[in-house]
Amino acid sequence: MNSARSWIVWGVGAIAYMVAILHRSSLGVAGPAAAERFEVQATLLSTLGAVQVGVYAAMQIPVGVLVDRYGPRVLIASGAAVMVGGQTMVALAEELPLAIAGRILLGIGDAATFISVIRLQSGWFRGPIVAQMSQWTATTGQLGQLLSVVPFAWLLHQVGWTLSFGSLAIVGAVALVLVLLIVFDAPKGGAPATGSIDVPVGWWPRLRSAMRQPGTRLGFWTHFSLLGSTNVFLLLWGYPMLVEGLGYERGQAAGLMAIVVGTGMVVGPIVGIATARFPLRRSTLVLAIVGLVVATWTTVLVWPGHPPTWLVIVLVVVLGIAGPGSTVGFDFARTFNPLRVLGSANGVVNIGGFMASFALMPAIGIILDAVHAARAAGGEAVGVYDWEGFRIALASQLVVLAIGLVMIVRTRRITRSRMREEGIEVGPVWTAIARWMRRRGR
Ligand SMILES: NCCCC[C@H](N)C(=O)NCC(=O)O
Repeated sequence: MNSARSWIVWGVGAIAYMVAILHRSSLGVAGPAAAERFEVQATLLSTLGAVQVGVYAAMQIPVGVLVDRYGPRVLIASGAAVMVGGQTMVALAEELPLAIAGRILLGIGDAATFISVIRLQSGWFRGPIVAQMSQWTATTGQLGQLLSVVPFAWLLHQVGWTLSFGSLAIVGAVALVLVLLIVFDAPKGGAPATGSIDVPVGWWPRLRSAMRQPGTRLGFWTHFSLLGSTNVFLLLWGYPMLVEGLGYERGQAAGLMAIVVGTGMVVGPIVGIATARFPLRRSTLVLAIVGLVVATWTTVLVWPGHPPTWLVIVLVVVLGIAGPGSTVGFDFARTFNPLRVLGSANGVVNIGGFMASFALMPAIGIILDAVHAARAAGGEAVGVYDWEGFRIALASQLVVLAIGLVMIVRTRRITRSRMREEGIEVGPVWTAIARWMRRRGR
């Protein structure tokens, strides 16, 4: 446990996740190229992004249950193999249906990766470091996002669709080989935390036990509230919003998207340390970040005319902070569930953000097309990706954020009352701050 080998095994798992994110986010910078290649409008283009995210969300329960049954190695390797197939199909697709089929496979493979790597951590690490590992995994994975925003976007521009997406398939195959060679569920002689240990307990009781736990539901709503906006921005609508809605150069837009990722990579470890140090204040941190996202999007959307660049930078920084905020959801799952149902609990949490993204991605496309059609009918000569269209379409995120906020407050109340029954009283945050200051003053 916590040995050099633990770090190597985890590192390869994290690389597999990084490559999964590279596959996932490649479409985000290829939006205009996809629209041109498949000759589709905003609504259909959003289908291409949403399909993968929807499949990802739908696969979380089965994958969570399978991780508890077969362990992370099998799931990470199978996921990587399925993604190689999916990306090859996308690379070769001349028509939308084949590209959609490829994105479905990418969604299935991707779905198996993150929660398996999170589960892998508990096989190789013990002690306080475990509380921070999910943030380290998420942070490493974000490199995949950076790779898609900078080198992949460049490659796509240079060599075109087939060769650039084909290269991603080759990168995926390399990751698969690494996983097969290096990733194992736990050190020899370590506790068999998956598989045979709970054969007598079926998948349904395991899943039900995870879902009944209010801490799992708090994790779900945390993930739901904080991942949706960041995913929608990074995976599909951020690039067209910046380039076509606000008139930034492609390179500038890539830079702004890289700020989202870079911020997440800096803030992730800080959030990890904070949640490990103050576990009883995790939900307060989550609520503060949700408030920040709501306030920032509202300001951007009501700003008269185009929002100024400083405000766009604030937006991308806040979206970067929201990513690590969503990862706190897995820490709720970890601390409120026994190890034998952790895969299922993580699966439940991970549905949240992807369900929100799945709802928002097509909703934004549909609203953009509807606004454009209405304005064209009124005689205005504007493009689909005009800022005024985006202003209305992106406001749909506020509905999702409002639902998330209400549900976090509700599930936190239930979780805390359950903790009170177990003798753990969580007082208001200001009393804790006052106590902490008194102690420091002494
Ligand atoms: N772009 C922000 C990503 C943050 C990681 C996130 N908390 C998460 O849930 N990741 C799951 C995944 O599969 O990426």
